[in-house]
Amino acid sequence: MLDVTRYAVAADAIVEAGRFLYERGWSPATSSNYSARIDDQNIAITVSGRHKGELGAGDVMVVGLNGQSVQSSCRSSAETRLHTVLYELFPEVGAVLHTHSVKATVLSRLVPEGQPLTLEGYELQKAFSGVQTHDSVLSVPVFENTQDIDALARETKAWFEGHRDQPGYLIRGHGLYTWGETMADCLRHVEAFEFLFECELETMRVRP
Ligand SMILES: CSCCC(=O)C(=O)COP(=O)(O)O
Ligand SMILES: [Zn+2]
Repeated sequence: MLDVTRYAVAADAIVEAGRFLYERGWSPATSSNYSARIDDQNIAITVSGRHKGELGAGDVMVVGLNGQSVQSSCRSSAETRLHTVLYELFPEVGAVLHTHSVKATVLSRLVPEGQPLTLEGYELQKAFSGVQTHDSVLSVPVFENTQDIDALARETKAWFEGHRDQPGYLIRGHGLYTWGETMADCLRHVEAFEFLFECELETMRVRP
């Protein structure tokens, strides 16, 4: 039985996250999708195609971890399976955010195929849960973009089964996925990634 209060808390967190991310320009033109865990079987997730700066309760729906809608005739995000694999893999994850910022998009196109984006030596890496020092290496995988979301979901699942301690990934020319135990953790991760992406792009500009 779905707990309505837990759904309402999750939906509120998603609506608030949408305002924050849209205002910063990280979720333009109806792009992006957000989710929050309700319980061990269900998540709240954005309805496909909605404006992320103007979300209301009707723009958030429930899906099971199998990706199937629960009591809604709306279509959940086209990228729902990219969210559910993360909740399946990581029971401690409480929120997943996917954004489409200019910096994530541009940087993802500059990383050579088959290589990760390597972030190291930045004090701000400590904004990621579990990171204690700038003297650490964060290897962010870059997956090739595709319209076959089920295939990408299988690919990301296989990758993160073997690389469990990572806070996010990029999809080339598309955007960022990041997650956290709470929505606040997850939002902090988006901000940290955006700061680090800007640093990387600025470094490439001054030291090509
Ligand atoms: C207009 S952006 C193209 C789709 C996309 O990448 C995205 O993040 C939004 O898809 P959704 O189905 O969740 O609205
Ligand atoms: Zn997207």
